[in-house]
Amino acid sequence: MPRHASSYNYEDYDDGYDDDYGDGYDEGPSGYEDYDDYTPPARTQPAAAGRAASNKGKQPSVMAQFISQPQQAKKKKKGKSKGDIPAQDTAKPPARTVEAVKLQPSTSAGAGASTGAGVEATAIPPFTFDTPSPDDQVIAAQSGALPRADKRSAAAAPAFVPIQQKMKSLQVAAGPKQAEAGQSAAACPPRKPLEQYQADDALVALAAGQHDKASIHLVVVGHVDAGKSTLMGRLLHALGKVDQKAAHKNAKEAQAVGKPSFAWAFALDERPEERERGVTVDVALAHFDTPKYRVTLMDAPGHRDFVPSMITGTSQADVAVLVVDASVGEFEAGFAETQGTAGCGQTREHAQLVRSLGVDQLIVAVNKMDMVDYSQERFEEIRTIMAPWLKKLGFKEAGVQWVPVSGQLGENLWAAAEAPAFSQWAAATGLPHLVEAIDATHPPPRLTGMPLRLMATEGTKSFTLGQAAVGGKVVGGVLRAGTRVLVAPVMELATVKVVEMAGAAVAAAQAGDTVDVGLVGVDPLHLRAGTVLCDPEFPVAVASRFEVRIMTLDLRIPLLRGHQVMVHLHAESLPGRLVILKATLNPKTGEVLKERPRCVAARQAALAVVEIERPICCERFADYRMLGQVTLRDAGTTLAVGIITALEDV
Ligand SMILES: Nc1nc2c(ncn2[C@@H]2O[C@H](COP(=O)(O)OP(=O)(O)OP(=O)(O)O)[C@@H](O)[C@H]2O)c(=O)[nH]1
Repeated sequence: MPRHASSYNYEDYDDGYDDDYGDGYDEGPSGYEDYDDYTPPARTQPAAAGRAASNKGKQPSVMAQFISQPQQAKKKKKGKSKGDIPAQDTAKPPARTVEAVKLQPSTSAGAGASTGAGVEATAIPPFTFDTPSPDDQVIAAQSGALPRADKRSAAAAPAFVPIQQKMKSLQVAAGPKQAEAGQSAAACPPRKPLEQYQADDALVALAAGQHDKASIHLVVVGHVDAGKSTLMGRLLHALGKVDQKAAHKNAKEAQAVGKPSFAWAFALDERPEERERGVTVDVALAHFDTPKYRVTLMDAPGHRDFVPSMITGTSQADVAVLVVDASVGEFEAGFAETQGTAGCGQTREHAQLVRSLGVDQLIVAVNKMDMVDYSQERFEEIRTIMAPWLKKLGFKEAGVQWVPVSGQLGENLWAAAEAPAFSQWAAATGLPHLVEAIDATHPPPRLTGMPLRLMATEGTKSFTLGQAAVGGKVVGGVLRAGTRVLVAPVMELATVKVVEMAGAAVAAAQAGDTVDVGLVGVDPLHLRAGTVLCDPEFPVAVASRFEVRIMTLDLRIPLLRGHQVMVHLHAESLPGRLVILKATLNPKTGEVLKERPRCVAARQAALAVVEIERPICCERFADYRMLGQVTLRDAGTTLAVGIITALEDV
């Protein structure tokens, strides 16, 4: 339901939290009311959210997370084939208009060794990274980046200039030509209250008319080697998004690096280091159609070192597919509360993060059913273990679907299971196949009636987009060629030259769409992951201090005032610290338990003020969900998740 700020009723917002965040995390049967019983993830190892860029026709950029690239499928396939080497395949449902988009990340990742269970192998060798990861480097740099919270260093802390002050002194160009020429004409307007915004109904209708189907954003998460990329690579091929030639090329390359079982995964894992190691390093993006939806797929990395990338992908998602490995020992490893000194399995951590980032629709894909002879008992065992635990995390029973599959063999993905041992019971239980499960989800309300917010995940360029362009998700409002936008946080005015979806120009785009936007009048160097394009009269907030309502996870040591953390907020990750602990709260009611506490313990709710090293684009969660979710991490461990409740220097 598109909402205007003035009519926005946050308590009605079905983000899965039964009530306003201010009243605590869930109070219904699906909420966090059992939070005390919940055993959240323990510490994980230092993280690396490395990204490297390589993409045809697009410019790699250091901060970019995603680079989308259209790839036209050549022809429809006939006949269904299963196995390691892709053969003639019939998509069921039938192949549709095809444009697969591959997304490649843009800064290079930490080194690591390959791992993975092949089709034949059941044991997954431990993953070892033997060089410092990018996160390690960030963490190392972070120690010197911000002063400690004692009085001496606080006095020495660099003063942040409020962005409003900067904006007042900013002169921005009145038009693209003037801007190109570096001439400035008008002062940046003040931030008007969102309630005053009047949507352009004609433009909203035009943007809505661009779609023959509703769009949905799907993130695929789960423990390392659970089979996420294989599952999605197999599905994309079946749906005609990966053509036969590309599939054969992937099979050959997988053979060449000694990992034939990764042939399907190579459809999404395109970077050389991902292929060498058999491990997804960053989020891969693709598009496909189901009978009901136009799906934007984000394949997230499973390895604990890449959780920040997973967070970036999940922060844009409407629905999550949690892939668990049914193999004996592997499910247990992914679901483990502790894995030696390495923290919990990523089945746990990912499910917790998905829920905490506001995604309340989950498809649990119990994968590698072929490894357990398609045993119904094994499937039910996993469901029995996980269902109550997911409920404690806050997933409502109706919001969780269960799908037994074999990604490698294409069983129960786009058509009912065919293997005799599988089809016997799968049909009787009435469980959906994966595509049916996707179609049974519901797109969340889109903020088309709100002022424009386009959350960029990359700065890019191409022949059609021009030199200055961004790729990202529209999280509020509508835009089209000719729309004047303010580029934040640099606060430069620009004009939209072209809007593309999946590589094709469109007349307009709306909240919920993933787009590439070519701009005129802005320095391409100012376009990067974390940039937000917004309505010049109703600009996005830009702040370096905000009040957050947090819920801590499983902490080894309590969070203290001054605690240094990595702050993850949409596509931004940067060092910050907890400058004030305002209160600990009752997680169910939001009632203040203690004002100005000295620390916040594990699994506690609290109100805190977070300060980051430079101002970034952000919003209150109540206004724009995707620009108001915060994850606090330290040394590769997620410490707390939260939402922005107030912006201090706006
Ligand atoms: N037998 C069998 N093997 C599978 C299946 N799905 C995936 N695999 C194998 O599991 C291994 C890991 O697969 P990936 O798709 O790379 O796993 P992933 O979850 O994407 O891995 P990360 O993204 O690195 O966490 C590969 O050897 C796959 O062939 C399946 O359904 N059956």
